[in-house]
Amino acid sequence: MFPEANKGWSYEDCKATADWLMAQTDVRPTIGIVCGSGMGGLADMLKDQIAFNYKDIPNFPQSTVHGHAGRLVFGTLKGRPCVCMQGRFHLYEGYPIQKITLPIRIFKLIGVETVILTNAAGGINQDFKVGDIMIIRDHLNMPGFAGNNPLVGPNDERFGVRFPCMSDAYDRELQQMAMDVGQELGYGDFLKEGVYCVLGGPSFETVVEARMLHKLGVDAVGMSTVPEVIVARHCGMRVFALSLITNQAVMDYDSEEKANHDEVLETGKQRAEQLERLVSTMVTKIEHNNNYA
Ligand SMILES: O=P(O)(O)O[C@H]1O[C@H](CO)[C@@H](O)[C@H]1O
Ligand SMILES: Nc1nc2[nH]cnc2c(=O)[nH]1
Repeated sequence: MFPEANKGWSYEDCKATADWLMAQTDVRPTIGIVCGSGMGGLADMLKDQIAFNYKDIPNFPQSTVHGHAGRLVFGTLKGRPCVCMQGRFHLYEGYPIQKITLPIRIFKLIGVETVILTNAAGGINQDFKVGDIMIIRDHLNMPGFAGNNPLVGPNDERFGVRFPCMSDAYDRELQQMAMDVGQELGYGDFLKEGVYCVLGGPSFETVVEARMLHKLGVDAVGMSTVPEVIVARHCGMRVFALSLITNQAVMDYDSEEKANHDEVLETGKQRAEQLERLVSTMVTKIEHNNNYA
C-alpha cells in the first residue's frame, strides 16, 4: 500500500540519529529552535556550543539554500539547554516532505518539549511593513490540500495519533508571552499577529496568487514551517512560530518591486538583533515543564 513507506525516516531511523547525538553531547535540551532564512544568528547566541555539520549527522539531509548554514547547535541560552537548527529544509529542495521534518522528530526523541520556529515571509496583509515580526496564530497548508502532508504514510503511534488536531497548533500561552515580551522590549510598533500560508516554492507569487491569499485571510506567505509544525504537534511538542516580514508580496501590476532572496536575507540582518532578543527573553520565561513562568 505504501511502497516507499518510512524510507529513511522511520521511528528507528530517528532514534538512531537521536542516540548518536546524545552520545556526542551532555546537553539535554528541552527547547528546540529552527532558524529561518538569514536568521542563523539565533544559533550564535548559544553558549558552550557543541555544533554538528548536517553532513556529519547520520540520516540528516543537507542544507542547499543560501542563508541556511547547515549546522545543528547544542548549547545554553541564558542558562537554558537548547538545540538550534541553523538552517532548515524546504519542499522545493527536492526532499520528501517526511525527510524535511525528520529533525523535528529527532528533537522530540532527545527530550525537546517546546519548538520555536522562525521564518522569512512575504507580507500579504496591507498593514504590514518590511521588518515587522508576525507571531503566527494559525496556518494555511496549501501543499496539504493536495496531499503533501508530512504525516502521509503509515502512522507510528510511538510518535502520535493518526489524525492529529491542528486547531490548537500554535500555543496560545506562548503567543501571549511573545506579545508581553515584545511590549516590554519596546517592539509594539513592529510586532504583529497573523496567519501564515505555506506554498511549495521556489518561485515567488504571481500578482493574482498574492491577491488570492489576501482574499483568503492570509497575512504572510512563505515556503516552510508548516510541515515542521504539523510534525511537532503530532508528537506532542508545544509550538511557537514567528515570521519576519522580509518583503511585501507584489499585488499590483504597476508595481516595480520584484521579490528576491537577497532582499529577504538583508531584512533578516537588519532585524537580527531584535529577533534574537525576543526569542532569548522568551526562552528564559519558559519553565522546564514548559509552563509560562
Ligand atoms: O522559510 P524560510 O526558511 O525562512 O525561507 C524563506 O525564504 C526563502 C525565500 O527567500 C524561502 O525558503 C522561504 O521559505
Ligand atoms: N512564498 C514566499 N516566500 C517568501 N519568503 C520570503 N519572502 C517570501 C515571499 O514573498 N513569498
